[in-house]
Amino acid sequence: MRAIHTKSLTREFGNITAVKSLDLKVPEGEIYGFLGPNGAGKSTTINMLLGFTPPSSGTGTVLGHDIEDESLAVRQSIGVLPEDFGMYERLTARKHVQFAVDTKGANDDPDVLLERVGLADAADRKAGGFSTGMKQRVALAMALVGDPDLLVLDEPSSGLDPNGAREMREIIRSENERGTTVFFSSHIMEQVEAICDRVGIMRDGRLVAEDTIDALKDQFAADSRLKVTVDAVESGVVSALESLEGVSDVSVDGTAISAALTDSRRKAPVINTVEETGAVVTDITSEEPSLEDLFAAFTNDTHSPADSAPREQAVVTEEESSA
Ligand SMILES: Nc1ncnc2c1ncn2[C@@H]1O[C@H](COP(=O)(O)OP(=O)(O)OP(=O)(O)O)[C@@H](O)[C@H]1O
Repeated sequence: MRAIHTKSLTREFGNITAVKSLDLKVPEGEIYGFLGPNGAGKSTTINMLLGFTPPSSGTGTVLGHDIEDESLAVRQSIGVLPEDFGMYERLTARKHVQFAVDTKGANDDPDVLLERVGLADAADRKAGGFSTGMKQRVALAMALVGDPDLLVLDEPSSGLDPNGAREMREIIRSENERGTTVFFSSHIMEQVEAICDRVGIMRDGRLVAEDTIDALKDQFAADSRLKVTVDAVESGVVSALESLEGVSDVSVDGTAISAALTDSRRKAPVINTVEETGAVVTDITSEEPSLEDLFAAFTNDTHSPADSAPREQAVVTEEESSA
């Protein structure tokens, strides 16, 4: 069974289409990162999955329950960490979790859940004095009530410092190892790369890419940079390189010549052109696009992965070139 399955899920607000014909398939046991810039439609999708916002058209199931006809069953069988969770400043961490236990009609021991999120020592402390990371862990303990098979986390790392984000990742990973499917929305790519099996990237209400991060990197070959180090830079090399198709932004720093390439097939012509100037190539390195570049490529108008050719093997790898 799929934990989440939507077919042509669509939501319009007046003349704005927040989510357009979304087909989402999240298998059980997966950690799925739901990505996209502000306004891409992530929250609207989550609200439809939880039954808070009715779809304009299309269908969906969560853990086998229809999101429209069985939304109560959906909410009872999953754990949700909302983006904006309110804390009662005067209530202790334990009281917060107990409240969630009572609301859900479950019989969990709050102390066990607080232990699972690393807050056992703070069980008796009032939430008013908690850091953002601690508050988020209380909210996560509340989401874990009833031992849900699916956790839906809306921006679980917003407002966390790197340590807090790492702790949150470790908790998410250990919950996944217990068998829980995790669906989390984020615009922090590093967070996603560190723990997700697969990601879906939303843009303007559409799912524009869906795969493992490695596969997405393979799809997107634009703007990798090649650095060619030579014994001495000959004059005219910059203009010679810039006249090549798919090569731009050529710069020289000492004996290193660097160029942006639209795809890795441009590497050989660049190296040949440099050698034709009479220079002796002593080293070649290539820089792959960062995760942020990847995100921008799928969500900006200026880049489009569809325009890029598939990535090929590097002409010379770093190891080879330094051997
Ligand atoms: N209740 C609403 N009424 C009108 N428009 C809405 C409503 N909710 C969302 N929208 C619009 O739908 C689009 C998608 O918004 P949504 O909040 O789902 O995006 P998001 O990806 O979650 O963004 P963020 O990362 O900022 O939370 C936006 O253009 C937003 O303005």
